[in-house]
Amino acid sequence: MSDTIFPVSSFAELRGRLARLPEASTASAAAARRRQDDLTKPPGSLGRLEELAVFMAGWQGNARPAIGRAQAVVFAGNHGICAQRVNPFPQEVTAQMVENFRAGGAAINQLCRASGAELSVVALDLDRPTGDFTQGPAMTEAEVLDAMARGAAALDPRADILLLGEMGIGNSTVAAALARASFGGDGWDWVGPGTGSDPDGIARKVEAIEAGVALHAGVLGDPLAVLAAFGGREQAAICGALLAARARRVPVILDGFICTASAAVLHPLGTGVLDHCLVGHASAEPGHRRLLSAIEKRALLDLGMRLGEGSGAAVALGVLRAALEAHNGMATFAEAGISGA
Ligand SMILES: O=C(O)c1ccc[n+]([C@@H]2O[C@H](COP(=O)([O-])O)[C@@H](O)[C@H]2O)c1
Ligand SMILES: Cc1cc2nc[nH]c2cc1C
Repeated sequence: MSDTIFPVSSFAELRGRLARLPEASTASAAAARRRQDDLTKPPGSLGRLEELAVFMAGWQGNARPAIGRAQAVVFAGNHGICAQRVNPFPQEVTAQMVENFRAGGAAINQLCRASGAELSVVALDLDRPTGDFTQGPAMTEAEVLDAMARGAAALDPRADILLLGEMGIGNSTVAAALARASFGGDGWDWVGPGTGSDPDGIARKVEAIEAGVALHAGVLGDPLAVLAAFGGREQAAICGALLAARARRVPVILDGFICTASAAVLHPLGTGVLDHCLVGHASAEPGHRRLLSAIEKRALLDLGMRLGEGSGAAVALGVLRAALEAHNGMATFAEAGISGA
């Protein structure tokens, strides 16, 4: 079992490392489950908060899990697919928003402060957009591995939980293409307004996705090659970061449609590679629900948000903290002298 996954020099080497990933402790999860059943409440009455405490216990290998340090990372990238006019906002907004994150003026800055997460921002070669996937592969194997390694390097080794987010004008089309290539259906199943595309803009997204799928038909079924064909650097970095977290048994909170689609590329590898990941919220981007069912995950929150940046993950962190406060702070029936059923 490897403690570190990156750097790797080829997809073949990465595939080998992904075949053996650390698992949650079933003993700690079982001990946390027993504690939940002893706490002064009808069994099961805290619903998913109970499941969250048990999940955290398993990954932390501790029946009394805690979140000391929460890290949020926003990865930013630019995309050649913008040449197909799939984005209402101009591409320079990606770099401008990175400046806004650094200055503390974005939604994610406020939501991280509210939930007690430390924010890092990683801008990935914004002046060098990836290739237009209707014309050729978006990235080479080396570019994917480089972005993954930069994602992995962003993980703070002291973090008890990692929240992932992204910023990249045009990446709602990239995410829809990744979902289409990974889980089938047609382009219409996965597209939506993103930052506000009108019906013509949405139709251009579908056209671009179907052209890409026709061009890259040979890679469907090969998750890492799908990431190279359609993905962006921030999508690859999200994969790298969540794998680095897995190597350290650090649980992850994914954000909305784009972040989930980035991670979901790895799901068909079939090795439980996303078992340590929660999904913070169900985005209003329509493809998110289909995507969640494809990867067999249920989002924690459903607030009609469709921002990205890790915003839904940051709000969900508050729910996770509440779950652990209840788990660790409540009295048992015996401690409180309360009669059982
Ligand atoms: O992740 C989501 O649920 C989500 C839904 C809609 C929009 N976004 C954000 O909007 C940007 C992509 O939208 P677009 O229209 O430029 O493709 C990108 O910066 C994402 O963070 C994100
Ligand atoms: C202003 C703006 C902020 C964003 N945050 C994430 N994606 C975004 C897209 C735009 C356009």
